[in-house]
Amino acid sequence: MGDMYSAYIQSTEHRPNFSTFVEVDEIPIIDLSETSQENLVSKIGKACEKWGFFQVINHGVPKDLIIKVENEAKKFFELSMEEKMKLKRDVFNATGYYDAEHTKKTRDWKEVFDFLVKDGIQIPSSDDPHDLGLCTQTNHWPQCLPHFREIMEEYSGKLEKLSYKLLELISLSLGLAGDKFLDCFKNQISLTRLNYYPPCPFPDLALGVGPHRDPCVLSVVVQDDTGGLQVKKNLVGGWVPVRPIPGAFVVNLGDIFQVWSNDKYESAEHRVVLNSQKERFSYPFFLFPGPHIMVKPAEELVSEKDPAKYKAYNFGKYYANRTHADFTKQEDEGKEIHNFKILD
Ligand SMILES: O=C(O)CCC(=O)C(=O)O
Ligand SMILES: [Fe+2]
Repeated sequence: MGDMYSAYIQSTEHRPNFSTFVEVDEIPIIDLSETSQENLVSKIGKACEKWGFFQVINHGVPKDLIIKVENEAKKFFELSMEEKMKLKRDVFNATGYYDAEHTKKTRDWKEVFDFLVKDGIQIPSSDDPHDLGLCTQTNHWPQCLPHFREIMEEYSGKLEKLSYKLLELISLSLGLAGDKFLDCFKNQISLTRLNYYPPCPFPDLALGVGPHRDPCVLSVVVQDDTGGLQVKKNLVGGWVPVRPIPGAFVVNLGDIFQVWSNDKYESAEHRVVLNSQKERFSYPFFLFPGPHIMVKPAEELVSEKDPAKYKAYNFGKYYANRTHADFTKQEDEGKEIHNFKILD
């Protein structure tokens, strides 16, 4: 294997082992058109407690819109590197095209394109608490694809709406008011991502995305029929595939919900394995709060018997640290929520 690939090689413990297949219950599938809200909330609560992952069907996002997103994403990633590099993401503006993301210091075998739901929002320029500087985040669009922007904006608008519905149901499942967290999203920095995983000549050594937990509130993802997304399930001792279901969205809880729930729910670890023959596309929407929000366990879930398990942290500063770490991954992994854990 030449040096040009060495950045992609996972350490032995993280290499996917294709020979072990874990036979377990399937990740729950939840029908959002179910008329009894009580049943729906109960099913979602169980899925969150057991997996932190579920799939939703009958979610109200039109199928033809998803097909348009798929077509535009394919056209985008087929553009020449020169065209894509015109939209390259940098440390100050974390939107646009990127092909060098690292998860836990190892390069992911993928290309991404990111755009914000709210164009022009400001986030802290650094994680230094004394630095009051802000940087404005602006979306970049490929000029050579005339319908791209309109389709992507429509998609992210629909996913934002679906995320609020899921937020409400998950909040109710924790015994909280359905709108408990809604105010956190006024200046949200939610992001839609297009992921392209090219076929990989050494799928047993590299990963499309290394093992990680999402730093957001929740993620809603469309995946194509290639498969590759897997969830870590310690109880069964391995990685469980999230089977592609045509037209379904995969939903997973992020770190913020883990903190809000005071560890009642877990932000599950997941990864993407590669395929030597087939490319893969996926389109996640990451629901993030505004940068001013202090993330801490919901007071309704904290008591003398069940004290807060996390110290409050400022989301904007946390996000700035993670974004910065993305560009300096070789030395710094960035903060994770366990850094705010209150140890007993
Ligand atoms: O490609 C996928 O299915 C999920 C990717 C993912 O986990 C992420 O981008 O955070
Ligand atoms: Fe993820």
